[in-house]
Amino acid sequence: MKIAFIGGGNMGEAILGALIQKNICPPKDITVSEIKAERRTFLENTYGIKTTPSNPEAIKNAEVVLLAIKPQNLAELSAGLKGKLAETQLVISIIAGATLSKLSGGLEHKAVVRVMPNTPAMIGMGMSVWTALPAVSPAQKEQAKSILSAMGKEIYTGKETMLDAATAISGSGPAYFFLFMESLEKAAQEMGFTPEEATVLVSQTAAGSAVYAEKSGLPLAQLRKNVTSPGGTTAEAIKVFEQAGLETTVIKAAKAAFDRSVELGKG
Ligand SMILES: NC(=O)C1=CN([C@@H]2O[C@H](COP(=O)(O)OP(=O)(O)OC[C@H]3O[C@@H](n4cnc5c(N)ncnc54)[C@H](O)[C@@H]3O)[C@@H](O)[C@H]2O)C=CC1
Ligand SMILES: O=C(O)[C@@H]1CCC=N1
Repeated sequence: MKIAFIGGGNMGEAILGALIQKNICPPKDITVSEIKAERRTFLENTYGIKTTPSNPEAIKNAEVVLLAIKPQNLAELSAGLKGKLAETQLVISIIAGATLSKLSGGLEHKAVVRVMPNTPAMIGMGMSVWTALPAVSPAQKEQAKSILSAMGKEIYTGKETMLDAATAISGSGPAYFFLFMESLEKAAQEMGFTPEEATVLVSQTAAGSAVYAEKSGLPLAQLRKNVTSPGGTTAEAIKVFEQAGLETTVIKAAKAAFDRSVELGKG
């Protein structure tokens, strides 16, 4: 599969790294268009791929064109690529808030897939939710699925509004967990652990809890109850979280992210 990346930043690098590592695509079939010269040099030296500063150059001969630039650069990118894509080329966009209609209209192209990935894709533990325009063929959907599977798990949805929901849960979600972990690290340090020790304690507890939750197959509430001895320490902490309205706050925060995603989609 010949693939062109437009934008070789954090996410672009995570995806191309996963494609190479999982043998979905050899480095020789990957071209990255990137405006920053130092990023081009870095990507060439690290992954052995081709790079170019020109978007029209990058998409030549590509079966898949993956858009991994920031939302504010989309108008400029669309203007440069408008009408230049062949009907058979599949466009996959990971740009937050860029709707199928905005992408399709801006590029004058019908075969478009829209994805909301997340940053754990950097280590093959990503979560992607995606949707496609009707012009995307079953074979192209398989291509999209194989690219996204290289980064972790993927879920297809026929409803584009679910992309806003996915943005609020899995797209932004890693930041919520990091925020919670930062707070727990601060608590650990206040209790006398060194910063290094606090990081190990919190990271191992977070990773262990996530993997245990998945592997045990038990409901989260049951797993929580198993830790919470009656009259014990956990119960005291959970009482404080409940009094502070943790659940309401988390739902409110996710809804704020959802609303912002909808708003970005209209802009
Ligand atoms: N970071 C995250 O958690 C997530 C990000 N996204 C989306 O992924 C996209 C990329 O995000 P990052 O990789 O974090 O951004 P980034 O800023 O690291 O990478 C974007 C790259 O595109 C390059 N670029 C800008 N304009 C260009 C153009 N016209 N032609 C070629 N290259 C150009 C920039 O020099 C930069 O290296 C964004 O649209 C974001 O909404 C989606 C899900 C999660
Ligand atoms: O914060 C953002 O807008 C992007 C979308 C999901 C994660 N980062």
